[in-house]
Amino acid sequence: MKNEIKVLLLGTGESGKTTVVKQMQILYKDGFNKKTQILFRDAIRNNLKKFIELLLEAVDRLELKLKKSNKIIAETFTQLNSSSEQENILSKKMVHCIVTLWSDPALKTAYKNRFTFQIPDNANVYLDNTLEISKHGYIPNNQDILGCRIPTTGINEISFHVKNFIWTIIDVGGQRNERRKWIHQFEEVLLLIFIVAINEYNQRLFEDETVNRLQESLKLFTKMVNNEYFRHKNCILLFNKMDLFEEKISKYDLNGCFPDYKSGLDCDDALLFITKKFKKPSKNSKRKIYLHKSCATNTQNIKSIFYSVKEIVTQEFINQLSFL
Ligand SMILES: Nc1nc2c(ncn2[C@@H]2O[C@H](COP(=O)(O)OP(=O)(O)OP(=O)(O)O)[C@@H](O)[C@H]2O)c(=O)[nH]1
Ligand SMILES: [Mg+2]
Repeated sequence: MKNEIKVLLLGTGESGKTTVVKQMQILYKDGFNKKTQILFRDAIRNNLKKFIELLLEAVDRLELKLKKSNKIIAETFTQLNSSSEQENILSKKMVHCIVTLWSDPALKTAYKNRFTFQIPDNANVYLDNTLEISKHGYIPNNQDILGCRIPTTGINEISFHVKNFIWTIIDVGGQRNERRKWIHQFEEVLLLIFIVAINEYNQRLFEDETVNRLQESLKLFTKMVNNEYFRHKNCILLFNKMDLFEEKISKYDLNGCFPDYKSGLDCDDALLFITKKFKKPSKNSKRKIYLHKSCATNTQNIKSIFYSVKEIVTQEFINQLSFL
């Protein structure tokens, strides 16, 4: 008997799939080795420059005004950023530019309006810690790594033992051009976990800025949940980025994404509405869709969700065997 349980993570780009896999690495393997830490350290440092570049572009687009004294700093930043400054190393001059620009009210206003352009939601956490990150001996901790985004291309797998089972979790790239690779993974999957970043209801797709992110996610879920490979299988639906959703929902109306939503800035009503939208597309009324709300960057939260997923899946595995 082969005791392998295959789980496939699906969802649009930036929904949190790889973050869940990183949590598995922390919870069920031995965390991140030195090589991985260095890879993320470099990504985090490069991201700092990228974030300032994106914010300066947004300042221009939104017609915001930098402080007079910071105009020259912005020019220096742009020069350094486009020059042959060694990648992955932040020079003193560069750090000064990043820290000064990030404290400029125009960049802060641009960041508040980040739903109008493409920048990760947690860019502020890294920008606030520029001095620490630029230090010679800086090694990112688990939380730094969980928060750092590197879009997935291709397919990644992680396998680990829990009791008598080998779990293999398959992580795919969620952006549109990655999705044609998904089909090769569908066979032998016992469980589909579909991840939705529900805070993205007022954001546009990275790949196509005319498309609302949550609408895209709902469309993709509808397609996957009725796919011939999965339509008879139970499925876990993760409403992820709950922390960001709770923060946002009191300020931005869900009505902008779903015009038939009329309950205003209420977290519970909005959540219930989104839940109904996602429960509706499944054409098989017998199969179960288990819904969990998650914050994938929170290790304890993912640990407890995985605990209940384990119960469901192990039972399904046993049921399947009894049919053999
Ligand atoms: N605040 C917060 N950030 C999250 C949460 N889940 C994921 N993130 C962040 O969201 C970003 C995107 O997460 P990823 O795990 O890379 O998303 P993905 O689904 O693998 O994206 P692709 O590889 O492009 O398909 C990362 O910076 C994560 O740290 C969450 O629940 N809360
Ligand atoms: Mg990924």
